[in-house]
Amino acid sequence: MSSRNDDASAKGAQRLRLLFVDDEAPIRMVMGDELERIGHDVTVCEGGQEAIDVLSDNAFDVVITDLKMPQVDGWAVIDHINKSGVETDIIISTGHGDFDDAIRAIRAGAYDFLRKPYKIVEIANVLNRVAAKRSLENRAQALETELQNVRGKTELIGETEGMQRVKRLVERIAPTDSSVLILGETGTGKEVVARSIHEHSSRSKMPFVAVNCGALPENLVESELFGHKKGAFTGADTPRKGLIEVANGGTLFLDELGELDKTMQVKLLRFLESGEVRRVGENEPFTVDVRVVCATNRNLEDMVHDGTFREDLFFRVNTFEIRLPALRERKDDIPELARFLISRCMKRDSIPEDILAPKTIELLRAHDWSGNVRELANAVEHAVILSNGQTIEPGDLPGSVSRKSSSSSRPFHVTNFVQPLTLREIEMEVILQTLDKYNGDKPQTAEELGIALKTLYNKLNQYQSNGQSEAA
Ligand SMILES: Nc1ncnc2c1ncn2[C@@H]1O[C@H](COP(=O)(O)OP(=O)(O)OP(=O)(O)O)[C@@H](O)[C@H]1O
Repeated sequence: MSSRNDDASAKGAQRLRLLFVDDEAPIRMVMGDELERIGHDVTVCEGGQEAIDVLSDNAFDVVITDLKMPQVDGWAVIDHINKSGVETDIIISTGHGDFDDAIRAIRAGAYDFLRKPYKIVEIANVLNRVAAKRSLENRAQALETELQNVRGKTELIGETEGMQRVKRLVERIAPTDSSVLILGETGTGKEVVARSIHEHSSRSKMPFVAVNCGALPENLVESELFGHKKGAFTGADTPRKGLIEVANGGTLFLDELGELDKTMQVKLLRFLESGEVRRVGENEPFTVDVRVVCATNRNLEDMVHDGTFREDLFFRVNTFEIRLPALRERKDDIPELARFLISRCMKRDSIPEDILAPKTIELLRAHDWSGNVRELANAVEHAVILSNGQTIEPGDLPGSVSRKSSSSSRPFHVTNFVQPLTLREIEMEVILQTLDKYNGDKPQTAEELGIALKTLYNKLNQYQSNGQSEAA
């Protein structure tokens, strides 16, 4: 084995750690030099056994191996890499006419193959593709980590009987590939449950894609979900993958399913039954492997009776049904939930025992929480900012919580609040109080407020994500 390093030719992220394996000395010599010249770190081995030994102690981005070698051949190297589970891409080199071997190697997990005699430009092209793929994988991992930091770990908090039942169901349903329908009022944690199902399933390393059907612009729903080809409609300047395709291998969470119109219901049903996706403007469908979890706060059975929701789709999406209790039905969970939300907001693993004053807990328990856990999360975020990380006193809570009487019975007054509110907080107060008045019914709330239902969904989503990033 010989190892070569040439820092002068380093190309940053494009530089790969390569293991080159070939039993022919002239090829080893030329390729060792050439691969190094194009900017990679190269280690050269003359046979399969030597390569396996080197791989046991060193990490490589790519192994380029000849297949036919005396004693231990390239197949044994591929086998070793697959079994050891290292993240090394394999490129094999084959002789002329060994096309079947190339196919077999690709099936065994090789990234690509090169046919001897190959030109350095061919190998450079393959390596550039590997480098681009690796950099994308790194970016995806970095984004995932960043997202986890912003969103926090998915934890389903609650020990009351209702929540224990939900957790048991999640554990039982998660490993299956069945569709799940999650029901519950707004803010009860339907998305948290969907994420837990995904994280407890064998798809957990693949994407979890959440789509709020209520917030999608009507004319773009199909292209958002199924993608489109370039030029499919005005504004489609580039081809685009749909969210179903993005979720391939993972889980698609369709929130507010009841908001899909009848045309989209048909298209969704077709996809659920065939597993096939056809981008807008394209003729040929293709197959994807996606588990679908849906949620709604509407009564889909009533909608089926009214004729606004397809019965066949209803049966297709609710193989399993999980009903989430409203927060007011599980008030014993409030102290623990509040503590969890405070630590999430303060980005701390542990928080002082007395972070909530006894009077504050009393007020939290007394409130009606029409916006459920989302409303609680926002209330504690508000309180954490005002209390400056010290014990949260009743005066730190938003006025709608610290005032004892039911907010739905009184009109909204800015002067009811202990602290001055921002315009966004005032808007949210009005929305929450109106939701309260209509027991969480969003269509009625939107009507009373004189805004489109989609605008209401968008404002609630914005409220949640702003709250979290502000707190961060
Ligand atoms: N059991 C729970 N444990 C921890 N956090 C929770 C729980 N339930 C809800 N949350 C938090 O409450 C907020 C709202 O939850 P989520 O978005 O899942 O509600 P939802 O039912 O999907 O709402 P909507 O119907 O409006 O889409 C999020 O910040 C979430 O992290």
